[in-house]
Amino acid sequence: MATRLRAAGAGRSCTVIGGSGFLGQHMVEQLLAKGYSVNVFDIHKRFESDQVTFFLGDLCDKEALLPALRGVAVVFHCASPAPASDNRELFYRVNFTGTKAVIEACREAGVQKLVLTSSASVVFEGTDIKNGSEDLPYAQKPIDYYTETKILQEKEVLSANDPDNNFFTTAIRPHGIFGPRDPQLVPILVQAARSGKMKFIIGDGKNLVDFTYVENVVHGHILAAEKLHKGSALCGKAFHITNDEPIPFWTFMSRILTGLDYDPPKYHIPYWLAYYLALLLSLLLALLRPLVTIKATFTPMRVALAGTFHYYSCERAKRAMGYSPVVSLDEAIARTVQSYPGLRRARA
Ligand SMILES: NC(=O)C1=CN([C@@H]2O[C@H](COP(=O)(O)OP(=O)(O)OC[C@H]3O[C@@H](n4cnc5c(N)ncnc54)[C@H](O)[C@@H]3O)[C@@H](O)[C@H]2O)C=CC1
Ligand SMILES: CC(C)CCC[C@@H](C)[C@H]1CC[C@H]2C3=C(CC[C@]12C)[C@@]1(C)CCC(=O)[C@@H](C)[C@@H]1CC3
Repeated sequence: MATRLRAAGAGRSCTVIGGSGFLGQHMVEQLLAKGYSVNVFDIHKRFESDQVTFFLGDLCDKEALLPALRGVAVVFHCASPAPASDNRELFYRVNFTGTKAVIEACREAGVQKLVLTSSASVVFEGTDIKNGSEDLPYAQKPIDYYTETKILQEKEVLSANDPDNNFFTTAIRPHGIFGPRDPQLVPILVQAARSGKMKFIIGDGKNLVDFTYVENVVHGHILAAEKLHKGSALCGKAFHITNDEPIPFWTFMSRILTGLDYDPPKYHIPYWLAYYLALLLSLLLALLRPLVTIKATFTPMRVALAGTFHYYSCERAKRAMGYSPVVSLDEAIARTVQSYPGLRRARA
């Protein structure tokens, strides 16, 4: 590994924590393409590559992290339990306690830069956000455990910024990441369509939302790593990274569905009715949990995301790091639909 690190040059050596995941794999691919030497630290190994050094372990274990961080200049921390896990203890352990271990391990290993994948949802409380800036306060009442712990995680990382000791941190807040190999947006949407649950548009269908193509998210992270240094505007700050093309939620869903030969939803259900039905269902499933575990398609969080405006300004990222999306929304949707032949509706 030391040879590879030297070959890439000290400044272009990195470790991607969560590198086996959807965003992580795209991050690894683009970092390699840019000449970085790349380590991956993850609790799972989900791909093979002779260009990457894998370290398998739990990020909550600082001692397990250290070998993967020694000698690298940049750490990208994009690990998290899946939002659908809905496991408060797991979210707290990995996203809060685990992130403190990541920070300690970075400091001990002499890592200079830590780029966290946070989430635009850290300011979302289920009510409309239109062109929200990073100055919005953290959600006082996060809608779910995932968001609750993403807030704690981001606060820990940004407050760890310590330029006097050459340790610089920043957080990237994407929203609605989609693209090839996404495990949670397109597959869940298609599953809902296949089970006949995608006949209704929640609300009037005019609510604008940010969906961000995965390659744009990676681009934002790498830009952040390259612009993060002593005295830069990124130190200790969070940045929205989006496609900069907010789109009606149900227009996006319909374009993915029709792109895969499924019928788009066409009837409307009032937002408040859908939300309270989802809330009632979530309470019922919580009562049944000791007996049976049932995953709801329409959770309160998903209904809130489907029925409200929530799009964010990425002006701060444009100014501080010269960010602009590298793949347009139209091109991104086309590439995504093309990448899922197995999810296409079987023709009769
Ligand atoms: N998917 C989305 O729409 C959005 C995702 N994000 C954030 O982006 C990041 C990546 O998300 P995805 O790629 O969608 O998730 P993912 O579930 O595909 O990948 C997460 C990776 O983290 C790893 N991981 C989880 N717990 C771990 C532990 N204890 N130790 C080591 N590795 C562990 C998993 O094995 C997985 O490979 C997450 O931090 C998520 O909060 C932010 C905004 C939107
Ligand atoms: C109503 C339908 C059943 C919705 C089907 C698609 C949903 C599964 C996705 C639509 C918006 C997505 C989204 C996320 C997860 C998958 C969706 C709900 C996140 C909650 C993932 C983690 C984050 O950090 C948030 C910013 C994402 C918001 C959008």
